[in-house]
Amino acid sequence: MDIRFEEAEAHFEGRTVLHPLTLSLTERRIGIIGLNGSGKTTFARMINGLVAPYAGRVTVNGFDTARDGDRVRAEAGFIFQNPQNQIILPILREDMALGLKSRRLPTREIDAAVNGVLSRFGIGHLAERRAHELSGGELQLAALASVLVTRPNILIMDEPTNQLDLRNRDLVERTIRGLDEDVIVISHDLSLIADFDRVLLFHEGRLAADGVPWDIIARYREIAA
Ligand SMILES: Nc1ncnc2c1ncn2[C@@H]1O[C@H](COP(=O)(O)OP(=O)(O)OP(=O)(O)O)[C@@H](O)[C@H]1O
Repeated sequence: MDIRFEEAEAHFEGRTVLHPLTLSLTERRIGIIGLNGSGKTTFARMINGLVAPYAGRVTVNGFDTARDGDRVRAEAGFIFQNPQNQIILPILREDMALGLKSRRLPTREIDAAVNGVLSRFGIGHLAERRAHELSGGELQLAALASVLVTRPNILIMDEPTNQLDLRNRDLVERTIRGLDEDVIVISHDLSLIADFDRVLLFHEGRLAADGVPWDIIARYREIAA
């Protein structure tokens, strides 16, 4: 991945939520940690253009999030904190096909892509199920599948193991570890990001620390104490 923030900042209702930030992200697996309200989600949403910079610039693989939003969102798929809000159509297979239909792909190609992702995650048995009937872990995998079928190069996940029991948390963690795509994961589950390439710590709307997991997690514990 090649993500660049150039003096990028975010404001909500006249308040600075992310102070001007300049950094470049090129690693395969990046974790984002910090206290509630520290600006993690805002930072992640700026990466795929869901939050536009109030000032400065954000680019993703060379595309400017403020000018090439559609292209940026094709590069970087976002999996929201509440996966139930992400699945739009009742049946998982239909939901997975939705994004590809809007790209006007032929039905045969859409079916092949959907089946490919379902089998990759071993969740073919969920294809015809109603999303609102799925368990938390199944729903998280379904949301991941619905985004992955559109073939983004980068996956941004906002607290993917939030609200999951231990078994589902293990399942989702293993799935994330096995992904070929580059990942950016916001998590309060520190074990999930403990072996990542780089971790960013946000505090009060600023990047407070940036480095290898063990070091940054230790800094986070100091801040939280
Ligand atoms: N749409 C919005 N309108 C107004 N304020 C917002 C909006 N989104 C976020 N904020 C504010 O911006 C600040 C940072 O929020 P953000 O969601 O980025 O934090 P976070 O670190 O992801 O928190 P959490 O761990 O609780 O999810 C908070 O004070 C929040 O209230």
